[in-house]
This record gives sequence, C-alpha cells and structure tokens, in this order.
Amino acid sequence: MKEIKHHINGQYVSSCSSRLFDNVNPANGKIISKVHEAGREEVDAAVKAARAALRGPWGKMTLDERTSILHKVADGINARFDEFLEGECLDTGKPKSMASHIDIPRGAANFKVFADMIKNVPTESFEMPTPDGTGALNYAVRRPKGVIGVISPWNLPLLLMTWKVGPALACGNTVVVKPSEETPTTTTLLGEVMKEAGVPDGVFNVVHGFGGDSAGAFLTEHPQVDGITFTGEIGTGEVIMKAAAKGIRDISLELGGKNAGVVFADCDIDKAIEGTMRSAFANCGQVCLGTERVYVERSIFDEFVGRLKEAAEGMKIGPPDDAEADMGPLVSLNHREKVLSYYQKAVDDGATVVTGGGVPEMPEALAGGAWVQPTIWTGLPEDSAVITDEIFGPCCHIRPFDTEEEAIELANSLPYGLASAIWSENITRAHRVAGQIEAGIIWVNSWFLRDLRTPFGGSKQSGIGREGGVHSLEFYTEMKNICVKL
Ligand SMILES: NC(=O)C1=CN([C@@H]2O[C@H](COP(=O)(O)OP(=O)(O)OC[C@H]3O[C@@H](n4cnc5c(N)ncnc54)[C@H](O)[C@@H]3O)[C@@H](O)[C@H]2O)C=CC1
Ligand SMILES: O=C(O)/C=C/C=C(\O)C(=O)O
Repeated sequence: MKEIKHHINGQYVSSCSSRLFDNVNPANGKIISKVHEAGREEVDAAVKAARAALRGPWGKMTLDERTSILHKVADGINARFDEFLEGECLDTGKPKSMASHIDIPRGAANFKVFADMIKNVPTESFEMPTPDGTGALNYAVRRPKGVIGVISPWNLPLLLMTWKVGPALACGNTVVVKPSEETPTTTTLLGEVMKEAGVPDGVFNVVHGFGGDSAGAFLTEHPQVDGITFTGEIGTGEVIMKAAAKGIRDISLELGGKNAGVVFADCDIDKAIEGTMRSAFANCGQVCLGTERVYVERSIFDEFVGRLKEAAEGMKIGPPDDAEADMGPLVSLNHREKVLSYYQKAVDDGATVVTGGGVPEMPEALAGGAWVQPTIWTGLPEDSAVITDEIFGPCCHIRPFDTEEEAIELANSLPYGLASAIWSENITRAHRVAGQIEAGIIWVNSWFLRDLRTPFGGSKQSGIGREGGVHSLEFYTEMKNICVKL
C-alpha cells in the first residue's frame, strides 16, 4: 500500500509515532493510501526548517530568480499534469473532465499569476516638507511576513492550497502546509515539483494530519508561525483565530457561506438555468461560492423550478474516469451523513422535494462510495436550518419573491456574505442590486467567472481579508515605510 509522508526540509519523512491514517477513495470506499500523521515533533521540525530557509538561499535571491523558479513550479505541475489529475480525482472522486479544466490548470496558474504580480506592483512614496526647509522622502518597501501556516480544505485541494502558497512564495515567505486529511495526495506531490524546480529545501513543507489536537492545531498554535491562512468552515475559522491571538499573529480567513442566487423575470432564462445548475451542483455542491438559496421572481417561478428540475435530472452521476459524468460523489461517507441529515431535515420541515432527496443507485463496484442525489426543494420557511446552514452538498432551495426590495432583503438575511449571483438583462437593475447585496463577490449573469487579479473573499462571517491580485500581497508582506530626511 502506498504511503504518504510529510515533506520537511526537502525530504519525505515518516512520523516518529508511526501513526498512519487511511486515505479513502470516495467513489468506491476503498483505501488508496496510508498517510503519516504528524505530531508536535514533525510540525516543529517543519516550522524550524521554514524559519531557517528564510535566512538561506531563498531569502538572498533576487526577485527575478525567485519568480523564475515559481514559473518553473507552474511548468512542473503542467509537465506532471496526469499525475496531479489522477491524485486529485482519487482523493475527491470528482470527474476528471472537471479537474482537468479547473483544479489542475488553476494549480499551475496560481504560481504564474503571483510571480508576475509581485514584479509589477508599485509601492507608494510621499515627499514632505520639514521646518528646516530641506524636506523628507518617505517610501514604502514590501518584506516577506516570514513563516506562513497554510491550512487548506478538501473541496478544491490543489487549487485552494496553491492559491495561498503561490502568493506566499512570490512574496518571499516560506510555508508549512497542512492539507486536509481527506485529500493529502497532490500537496505531497507538489513537494517533488518544488524540488525539481529549484525551490530550496525548507521553503515548502507539508505535514499531514487532522485539525484539533493534531497537525492543524499544532501548526496554528506554533509560536514561530508568523501568519496563518485558512479556507474552510466558519467554526474552524473561529478556533484558528483564537490560536492566532496568542503572539498576535496575522490571519487570512476564507470561510463558508449560504450564498443566494437572485433570478429576475427579465433574465435570459437559459443562461440563468445553466448558471444556477453549475452553482448548485458543480463539484457535487462542494464549492464555498455555490448557490444553496435561489430566489426567483414569482412570474417565472414555476417555469424556473420545472426547468431546473429537468436539468438536474438530466445530470449523469459517475466516477472520475467516466467522461460523460457531470457529478462525482461527496468527499466522504462522513460528509454524506451530514448532507443526508439536511435532506431529512428538509422533509421534516415541510419541504416539497422537487427532485432527489436521497442516494442514487450505483453499480456494485461503486456501492461503497459517497454518492448522493442532486436535490431541489421548495416551500421551506426561511428559518429552517436547511436555509440557514451551509450544507455543502448538491442541493438548493427555491423560493419566489415579488419585489426587488424583498429579493435583496432575503439575500441579505443571513450572517454570511461570501458570494451571490444575480440574473437579469436589465443592467441598471443588476448594478443596483449588486451594490446592495452584502457579499464579497457578486456575479451578474454568470457564476465562478474568475479573474485572479480581483479581490476574493467574504464579508460578515464569511471571512477576514481578501485574496487575489494585489490583495494577497497585503497579507503575505509587511509594508515598511522608510522616511529619509533630506
Ligand atoms: N471551502 C470551504 O469553504 C469549505 C467549507 N467546508 C465546510 O466545513 C464543513 C466541515 O468540513 P471539514 O472538513 O470538517 O472542514 P474544516 O474547516 O474542519 O477543515 C478544513 C481544514 O481545517 C483543518 N482543521 C480542522 N480543525 C482545525 C483546527 N482546530 N486547527 C487547525 N486546523 C483545523 C482540517 O484538518 C482541514 O485541513 C463542510 O461540511 C463545509 O460546510 C469544508 C471544506 C471547505
Ligand atoms: O479561487 C477560486 O477560484 C475558487 C475558490 C473556491 C473556494 O474558495 C471554495 O470553494 O472554498
């Protein structure tokens, strides 16, 4: 059986404790590999290696040298595209057709974009008068923050981990990454690519394990970690925030939400159906930007519900290698339990189940997988937990509205504010509504259309800080002002 080890100071190392956990293929329930679980000792070794590497060749490189290595990392991911694809799809069960268009290319792009960004972003300078008339010149420089702890989730493992590691390294930091216990493979493979690309030992370290009382907590509590970046559940974000308070360490949190889609009667309904389909069911609904609440103007409500039902029922559910598959399994049987508990809750709370609501029949070879049906409900009260909690499964609730004001009020009714999608051909209305919806990311007549230079993150309880473009640099660097008396 394949073993997945930590990557510390440029070497693959086992855990001292010899504690291993199973990495399970969610498409069939079979064990893919055994993963070494880090204790405090391995996490400490990784953090110390990262700290030492700040003062080694990495810290002395010119910007050109550093960024050209990051381009080689991107090229290295592309050169081993099929290995990354295989690893990602085995860990998550997602269709290869999806991962080959989104996950792996974005994994590579995340290095190139930030390598180019850091070379081109200016800093500020201010001339000032002084009483003696000679004046002074202020100018700002960026310096790496230091050792960055990266805690990444399982839904888009390579994409979201590199979304943090790319800018962290571009800015000259070193990292210790704790990938999700569900998806350890591609982060580990990246260690090889880093080495081949010429990233000095200790710059990119990987430790495996769980969250609380395991590698995740040991990393976030480590006093020599200078900043922590996390994507995942809100409750975990709160725990990490507390850990970061000790020693006043900086945090960047991209947390979940319960995103609203708002569909006006003047939309292009074909586009609205296609976009809502993707936003509710892509990646088996396991995207933090996904739409789980859909509000549709009453005059097109019945048509919209009927067409979304038809489209959902037309989706093919299948394993990664099935080129026709639109949707894979959930990430684990554990997660399926959570999702199914909401399917039950919806029925208990009086929902009309428009489609789905259970587990699909799968061929025997896949029967142990975490399969679940795409599900649509109507008729739930807005205070049902199905409407207020992030389910993170392939499901959405659709409710009619009568006025623009009502739609905005419904969209803003929860304490989360990550993303929203507005569907309307009246562009004045779309701008007006976009300006009033409380979310960090608003799409008009689209969903998951990503320009990596734009600010990305959530308002309210959906996060702290913004990633993307120059905004990532704000977290991964310390700005220093130098004031020179002339
Ligand atoms: N991208 C997103 O917004 C994601 C949201 N979620 C949400 O979270 C729910 C639960 O999924 P989980 O995998 O349990 O998410 P999670 O937030 O607990 O896990 C994400 C990462 O945090 C780590 N972690 C957990 N507890 C930690 C702690 N105390 N200290 C440091 N690291 C810790 C985990 O090991 C993993 O690497 C999902 O059902 C979904 O609603 C989950 C994954 C991604
Ligand atoms: O950076 C992106 O394009 C995608 C981000 C998606 C998430 O953050 C998520 O699903 O957690």
